[in-house]
Amino acid sequence: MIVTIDGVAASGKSSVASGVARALGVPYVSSGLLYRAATLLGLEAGLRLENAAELLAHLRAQPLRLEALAEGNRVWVEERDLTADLHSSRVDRGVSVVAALPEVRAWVDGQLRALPEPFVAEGRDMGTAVFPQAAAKFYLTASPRVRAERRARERPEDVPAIEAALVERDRLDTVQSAPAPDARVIDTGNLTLEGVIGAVLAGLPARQG
Ligand SMILES: Nc1ncnc2c1ncn2[C@@H]1O[C@H](COP(=O)(O)OP(=O)(O)O)[C@@H](O)[C@H]1O
Ligand SMILES: Nc1ccn([C@@H]2O[C@H](COP(=O)(O)OP(=O)(O)O)[C@@H](O)[C@H]2O)c(=O)n1
Repeated sequence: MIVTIDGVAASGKSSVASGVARALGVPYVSSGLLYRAATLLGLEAGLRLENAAELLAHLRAQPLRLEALAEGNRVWVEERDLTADLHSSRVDRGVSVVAALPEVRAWVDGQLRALPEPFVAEGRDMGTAVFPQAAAKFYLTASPRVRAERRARERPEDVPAIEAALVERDRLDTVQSAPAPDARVIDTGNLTLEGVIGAVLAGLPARQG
């Protein structure tokens, strides 16, 4: 069984996916971390992020490994754990450019489709482009202010700066961020994290494999 959890930036996707996956006893995978890792490696190598050919050659030369831990995914390049560096403002600013490249999207999608079921997948297009056959699909939203206030607890920047950056990233991500027509939309604004996890679990079909 595949469960997809898509949504706008900082809507709670990874926290909810982790909670749902733990409740089901299955792994979850964060597609955004692969886009973030591609961005970080491109920035560190001094590449122009819009140059797909250069970036793909660089990514193929140092294969990434996504470790789908239930408590939080990690991304490795050989012995180096990139995870702590993936949520910087520098990566936030560059990631939408990288995610707009069809070649990079195909590179991410290939890695995700190779994963053995069952799992929970979170991102923007898990229920549309990548796993249209998923057994259950969810789409998380919340106002920009609510999302910025939540993220401000994890970042050094202030709420207005974070909110502006989130709104801009939503705009750049519009193409791949449409909810699947068969997704259940959950506004997380007035819900606790546990409340959202409960709503997703309640929306699952009768337990399959
Ligand atoms: N319903 C909620 N209520 C309160 N805080 C939440 C809720 N959902 C997520 N959070 C918090 O908001 C922040 C962003 O959530 P995260 O799971 O990283 O979102 P995303 O993966 O969509 O970027 C985290 O600090 C998380 O704990
Ligand atoms: N399935 C996905 C997941 C992420 N992304 C891109 O990757 C970026 C980072 O995704 P993320 O899920 O880690 O971001 P947050 O919502 O956690 O801030 C997004 O802003 C998109 O540009 C995407 O295009 N498609």
